[in-house]
Amino acid sequence: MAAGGSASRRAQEARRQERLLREQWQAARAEAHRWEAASEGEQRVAAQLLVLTERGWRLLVDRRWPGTRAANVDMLLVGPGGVFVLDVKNWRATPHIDGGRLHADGTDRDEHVRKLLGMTRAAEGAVASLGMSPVAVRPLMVFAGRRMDTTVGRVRLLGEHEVGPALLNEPRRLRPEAVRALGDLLERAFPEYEGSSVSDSSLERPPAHPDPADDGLFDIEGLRDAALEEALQTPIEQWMTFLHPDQLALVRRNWSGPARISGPAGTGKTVVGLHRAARLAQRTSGRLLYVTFANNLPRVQSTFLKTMSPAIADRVDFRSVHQWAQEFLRSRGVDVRLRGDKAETAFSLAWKHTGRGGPLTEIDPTPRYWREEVDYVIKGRGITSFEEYAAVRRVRRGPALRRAHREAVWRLYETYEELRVERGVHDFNDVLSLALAEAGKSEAPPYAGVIVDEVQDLSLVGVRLLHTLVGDAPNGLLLIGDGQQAVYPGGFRLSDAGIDIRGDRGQILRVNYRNRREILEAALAVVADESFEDIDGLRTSGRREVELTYEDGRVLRSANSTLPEHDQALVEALRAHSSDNLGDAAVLCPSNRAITHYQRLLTQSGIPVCLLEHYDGHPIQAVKLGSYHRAKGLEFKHVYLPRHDDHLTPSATAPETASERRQLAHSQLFVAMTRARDLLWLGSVRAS
Ligand SMILES: Nc1ncnc2c1ncn2[C@@H]1O[C@H](COP(=O)(O)OP(=O)(O)OP(=O)(O)O)[C@@H](O)[C@H]1O
Repeated sequence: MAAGGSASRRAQEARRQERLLREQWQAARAEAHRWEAASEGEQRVAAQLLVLTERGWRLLVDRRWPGTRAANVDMLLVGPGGVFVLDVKNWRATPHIDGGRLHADGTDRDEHVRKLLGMTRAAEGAVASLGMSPVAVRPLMVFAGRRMDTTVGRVRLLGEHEVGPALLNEPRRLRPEAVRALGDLLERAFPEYEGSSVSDSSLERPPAHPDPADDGLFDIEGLRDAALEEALQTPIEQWMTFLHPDQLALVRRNWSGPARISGPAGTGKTVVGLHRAARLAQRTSGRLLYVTFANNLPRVQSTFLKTMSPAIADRVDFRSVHQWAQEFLRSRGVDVRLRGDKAETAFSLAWKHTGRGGPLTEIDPTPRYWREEVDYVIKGRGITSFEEYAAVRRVRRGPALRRAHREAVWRLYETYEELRVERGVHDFNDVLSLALAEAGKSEAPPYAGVIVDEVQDLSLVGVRLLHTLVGDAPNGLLLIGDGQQAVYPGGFRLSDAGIDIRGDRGQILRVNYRNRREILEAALAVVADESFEDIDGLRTSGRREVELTYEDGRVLRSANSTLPEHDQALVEALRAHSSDNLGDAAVLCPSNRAITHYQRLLTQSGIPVCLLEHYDGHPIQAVKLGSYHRAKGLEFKHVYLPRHDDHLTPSATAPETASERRQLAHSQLFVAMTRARDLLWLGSVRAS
């Protein structure tokens, strides 16, 4: 689409919006004049909100606060942007925030914030019966005669000029039927206040003859821009607002110590994690840490939280575990020299000196397998003595190792360590071990809570480190994950980390909200024969019981006899997308080499590409491209897996480790397949 065409359409739309808003504003001003008890400033605020009622919002004014004798709630507002509890202030003194508290005229006025939070809690309780997340109810304090936009805790403070545009600018969360249902519910829960000067019937019809002279004080431009943005918003983010009763219960629950949420792919574990983070941030004044293993996921999750709960988003640190550990070590003045390439060279040399040609090659001749043994079994678990290694149960590692083999691994490990230290570099495991040692020495940063997503990908040392930050404090540590989606070798049990998840602190979600039936069936078929051990030590069958939300879906299999034919089929399938929905597609690959290949192919074919490592969760009209590992935790409407079966048959040179490798490759493919919501394209090349 040509840029000029879109600019002129936008200008036309802007003019249309402006005309419409002017009419609506004049009607609203005339209407607000009828609120005799309200001051001029309050009337202006009311008029702004009345404009919203012309745009699908429902306004309830001067309501009784349930559970109190005489207290009232100024306004409740329900619309496409969510549910808001409003307190309108007409203060002579300028409000300001000092030390995290509301002040005006040199006095502490924080009791007004507390009162508004109390009303908000009452509204949260009321809407929970419709499955609405508590974090989707938001408190607003609006100041007549002021210009401001700030926050104090979870309360947003807006001036009278800012309130209309701010609300119109909210991302769409509620469909009209939800607005209606919530409005009706709140109307019943917060009955009309006796003695109110405003009756609801007066809010429904604009007067016949608005006074055109009244629009002088109104920021029509601000509202118009917000209305335009509203029209360009992404589709309704349903999960940011409504939760399944099982999810809602987990968001609201109080746990007396560490807790864990598990469940198959797509069952809303991350959704619960994000809602819980927002809720904890609302209820405490401390910071929260939300950690994953992958580097790109924190960026995406942070974007989601900002959209969902902007007022508290800056109190949640989204980090990958290694990123966090490095920042922490730097803040403590510990020198970290993470050099993956040099560590890799040290390992290659160690293999050359002590591995190659030795007893380990009988089991697997590839150094990669033994690098994984050192990384995931020895260093990942923080093992520092041979006795410990000799006795360790090698979770999810295939062949049993006799003592002679373990001794050979240990020699390899020691040689690697010597060469690494000689070079003065650290590997990824060292970063976590250093951070764990440092966190144990002195007080770690004070977090009110730590949420770990995709916990099955972390090492034992990583989990110990995060546990150290909050210990067994109530609502302190929440581990979210699914052992079936483990994409790295090895593993551990929570008991190895000294974490005890008792009784109701271990919860399972079972309703899949993401994948359409055909897609999930195809994905489950890949892992059906592979039972897996989860971090609680329990073994579960590969074909799990899952309740589905969406039927149908499409799985397209494209079998080709040559690679060029296969690639052509992929390009054609992607070209069938219109430029508007290209951003819904992702091409996922099992290796970096394949990513380079497909990046070149798509670019040469004129298809815009966004690498997953640059994706931050904001909509972008380009096909996402990245590895299966980087796609973890994400989802796309259309997923394309070129040459998806290339890696499923491990090479015949290492039969002893073949089954472990096959299982890992299956888990990785399963993760990639379950990223698809509506369409899954499976490409393969089979020479006939
Ligand atoms: N309450 C809900 N209402 C509507 N959609 C939902 C709800 N909860 C989750 N979803 C949808 O399901 C998708 C999957 O949720 P989420 O990513 O939290 O699952 P998950 O269990 O963490 O998945 P995985 O383990 O596969 O990464 C969400 O992105 C959203 O599209």
